Amino acid sequence: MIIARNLCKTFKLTVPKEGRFKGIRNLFASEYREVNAVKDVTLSIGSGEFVGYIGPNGAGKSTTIKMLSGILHPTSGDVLICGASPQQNRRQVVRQLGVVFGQRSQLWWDLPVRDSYDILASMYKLDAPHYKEQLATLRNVLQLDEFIDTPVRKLSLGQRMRADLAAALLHNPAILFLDEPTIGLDVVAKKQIRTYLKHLNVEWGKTILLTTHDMDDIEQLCSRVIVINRGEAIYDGSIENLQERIGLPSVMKLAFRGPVTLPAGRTEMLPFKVTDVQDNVLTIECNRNEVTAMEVLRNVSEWGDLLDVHIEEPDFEDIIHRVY
Ligand SMILES: Nc1ncnc2c1ncn2[C@@H]1O[C@H](COP(=O)(O)OP(=O)(O)OP(=O)(O)O)[C@@H](O)[C@H]1O
Repeated sequence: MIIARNLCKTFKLTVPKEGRFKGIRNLFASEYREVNAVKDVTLSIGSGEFVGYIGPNGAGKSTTIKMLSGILHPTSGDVLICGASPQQNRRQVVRQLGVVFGQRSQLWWDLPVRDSYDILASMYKLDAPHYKEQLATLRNVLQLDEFIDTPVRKLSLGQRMRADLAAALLHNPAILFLDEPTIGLDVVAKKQIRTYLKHLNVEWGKTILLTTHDMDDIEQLCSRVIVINRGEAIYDGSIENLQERIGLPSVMKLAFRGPVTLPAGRTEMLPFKVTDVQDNVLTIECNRNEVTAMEVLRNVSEWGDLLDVHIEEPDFEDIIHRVY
């Protein structure tokens, strides 16, 4: 459904001139610096997938989305959306695509939300009954009624994001590109947006490519994640697989009723690492692919009167920090 082959984007930036008349001399600048924003990205996303596209600031996520949606032309490589190039068959592709940029609204700032939708509907040449039906569904699913007659500039960020999502869905596209749709939202609004996105994917079968810096978005929504760093796709697969490949240790805290006596000179032989002993609490690190919790408990129960066990698994955010 979404195919990108050897996608590259290089931006050419003029190197600013210093000294007298630099403003005028910059107009005729002949020195350039190149920024390789996206380097040889190849990906293929099937119908109904919900894919997270993540990476640190400046990694090339937005640039990729802009090329996939036809806003930018790749320097080299090509894109196919439902079999058509967004650069060459823009009209055809736009019908299949809904795009939301969390940092910028596609709605008219001073107009009531409903008026923006009317304009978009006429831009997409939607016929009246279809538009009416789709808007009624979106009003219901995204709970638009509380602000549909309010000018966009007066909406809260959470309401604005819902309004933008509805705008992207008016023409009922099969694919959604969402660039940071939860940016700046509080926990309640984030949860709400995630619920809507899940609904759009599971109930409506939308294919979704999501960029975000919020790893909870990814963990809760995406079955697959693509990691991009310095313009290059460095991982494409499931979250679980990524977790296994990075192999961050789990931390176990074991509380004893009295003092803990470590076996003298034998701790190096153990299948886990003792990192701390304090106030009858022993902290160990272990790789859960290599040793089970039961094996750990069997070993440490010989070292004192074991009272309680607490296991901290590495969270997705830790894993992603390690990847970056
Ligand atoms: N129009 C442009 N002109 C010049 N350089 C650009 C342009 N757009 C992006 N870049 C550069 O390309 C690189 C990738 O930027 P991009 O916006 O795609 O990153 P991103 O992964 O979306 O980052 P963020 O998470 O901060 O939004 C950056 O170095 C950025 O400065």
